[in-house]
Amino acid sequence: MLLVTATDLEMQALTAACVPARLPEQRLVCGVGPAEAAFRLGLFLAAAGASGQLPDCVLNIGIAGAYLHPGLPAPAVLDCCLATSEVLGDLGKCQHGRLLPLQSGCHDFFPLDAALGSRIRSRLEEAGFPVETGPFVTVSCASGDRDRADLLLARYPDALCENMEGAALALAAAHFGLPFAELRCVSNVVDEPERQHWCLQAACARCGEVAALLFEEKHTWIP
Ligand SMILES: O=C(O)c1cccc(C(=O)CC[C@H]2O[C@@H](n3cnc4c(=O)[nH]cnc43)[C@H](O)[C@@H]2O)c1
Repeated sequence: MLLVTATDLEMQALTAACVPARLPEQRLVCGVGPAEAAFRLGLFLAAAGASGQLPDCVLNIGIAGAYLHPGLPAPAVLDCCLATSEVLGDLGKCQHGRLLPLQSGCHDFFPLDAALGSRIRSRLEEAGFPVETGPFVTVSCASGDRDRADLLLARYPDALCENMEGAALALAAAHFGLPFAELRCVSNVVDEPERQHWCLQAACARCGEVAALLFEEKHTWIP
């Protein structure tokens, strides 16, 4: 298994919370945003494949922003969410206050590996750790106000949370035929514009708790 985070902060939280020998040996900090994430994971997997060390799957753990659905329950800050699918959410055209797909089409939607996802979910639930499951959206431009969040929600009404790397990592993993799973702990509500109001440290620490549960014993849940 290859463990991927976007930032050093997230990776440090995972390594601090886990017994080092139990963490996957292959680890990558892919950088923030879809371009860096796809490029760095692609490069890593190409090099790993060339040296006969292609991992059997890729797991991304990190922080995310929760979408608020008017009148419906939504993930709260520090909740843990597991992706069922990923989409490059702002790839398309923005016109007349709507986010529209390109007429020519593009590879923007990625159903994630259901078997790997369900093993992760079972492992966490068996440890008494609640997980919310649903579609995630990856953006190049983080939603900083209600209008931007509404634009994305109008196109992805079932979306649980927003991040900046997941779909790009799913794309790169799919290119190498690898199952991909993504777990994110909520650091903020998406329309909170001020990053100083995000629960960054606490959400990273929650990512560490999740990783400690996943990598607690011999990884029997890993394919
Ligand atoms: O410097 C800023 O003003 C700033 C504003 C918004 C986001 C950032 C980041 O550096 C995001 C980094 C990281 O966090 C993930 N994340 C967490 N919450 C959200 C969100 O609400 N929307 C999008 N991404 C989010 C993301 O995956 C990045 O890796 C800086």
